[in-house]
Amino acid sequence: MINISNNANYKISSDVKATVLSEALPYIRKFHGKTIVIKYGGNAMTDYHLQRTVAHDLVLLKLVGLNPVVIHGGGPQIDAALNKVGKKSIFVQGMRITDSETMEIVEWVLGGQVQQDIVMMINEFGGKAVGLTGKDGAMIKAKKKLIPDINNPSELIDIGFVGEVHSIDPSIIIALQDDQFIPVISSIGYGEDNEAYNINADIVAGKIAEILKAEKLVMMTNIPGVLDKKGQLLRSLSSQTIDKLFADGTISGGMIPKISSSLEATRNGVNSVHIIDGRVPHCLLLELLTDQGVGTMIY
Ligand SMILES: Nc1ncnc2c1ncn2[C@@H]1O[C@H](COP(=O)(O)OP(=O)(O)O)[C@@H](O)[C@H]1O
Ligand SMILES: CC(=O)N[C@@H](CCC(=O)OP(=O)(O)O)C(=O)O
Repeated sequence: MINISNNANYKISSDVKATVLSEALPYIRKFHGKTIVIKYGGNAMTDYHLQRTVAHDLVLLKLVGLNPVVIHGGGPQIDAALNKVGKKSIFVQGMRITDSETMEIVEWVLGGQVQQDIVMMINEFGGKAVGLTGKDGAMIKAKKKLIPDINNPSELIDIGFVGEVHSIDPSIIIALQDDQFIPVISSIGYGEDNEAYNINADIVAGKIAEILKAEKLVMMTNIPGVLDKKGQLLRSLSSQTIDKLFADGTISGGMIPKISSSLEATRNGVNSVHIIDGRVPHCLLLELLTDQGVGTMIY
C-alpha cells in the first residue's frame, strides 16, 4: 500500500507515480459506465485549491468512463449568509430550523454562488457541468419533515420548511449523464403547493444514489471518517455497530443524517457507501481508483 500523506506538498517518486497509475486500471474497468454519487459537503468546500482538485478529479472520472453525479451542501455558507442579516443558525438533530426568510436565503446560497462555483470549476477543467435544484425537471418532490422530540419521542417537532424526500424523478439526471454532462444538484425540493423545502444534502444524496442504483455513494466531509469515542477512525461499520454508536451518543450532529442516509442507501441497493475526508487532496481519486481507502466504509 502506498502511503500518501495529508499534505498538498508531498513529493512522490516516478516509480510511485507509475504504480499509482497502473493501480487505477482494474478500478477504471470495474466502474466503467457505473454511476458514482458524490455528496460534496459545505465543510469540505472551504479551501479554494482543494475545490479545484475536486473539480479536476470529477472531470478525470468522467473522461475515464465513470458517471459522477454531484449532490452538494453548503451548511457553513448558509450560516455565513444568515449571519450577515443578523439571523442565528439553529439545528435540531442535524437539521436547520428554517423559517420562510431562512428558506429564501438557503435557496439563494445553494442554488446560487455555491453551485455556480462548483459548475464553473468543473467547466474550467474541460468538463461540462450543469447546476440544478430539485425543482428542475420536477426532480425532488418533498414533504415536511417532523423531528421526534428526544425528551418525549411520541411528540414530533415542526422546524419549518425542512423537507424529507417524498419522491425523486431521475429522468433529468439520466438525460444529462447520457449527454456527457456532470449534474451538480443542490438539496432543495418542491412541495405540494410548489413551496420550496430545505432538505439535508446527505438525505438527498442517499435517495438519489438509491434511485440511480449507484455503484457507490461517496460522502465528502471535513473529518477523516466516523470516529469512536476516543477519536479513533472506524474504517468500516456494519448496521449493528451503527445502532450501538447511535445509542451511546458517539454519532451526533451533522453525522446523524450522514450515517442514517448511508445505511438506508446500502439497504436499498447501493453497493457501498464511503464517508471520506474532503480535506485530503485528490481524495476522490484515492477512494475510487486506488487500493487506498481514505475513510469509513458502511455496509
Ligand atoms: N462519531 C463521529 N465521527 C465523526 N464526526 C462526527 C461524529 N459525531 C458527530 N460528528 C460531527 O459531524 C460533522 C460532519 O457533519 P457536517 O458538519 O454536517 O458535515 P458536512 O457539511 O460535510 O455535511 C463532523 O465535523 C463532526 O463534528
Ligand atoms: C435541513 C438542513 O439542515 N439543510 C441543510 C442543507 C445544506 C446541507 O446539508 O449542507 P452540508 O452538506 O454542508 O451540511 C442546511 O440548511 O444546512
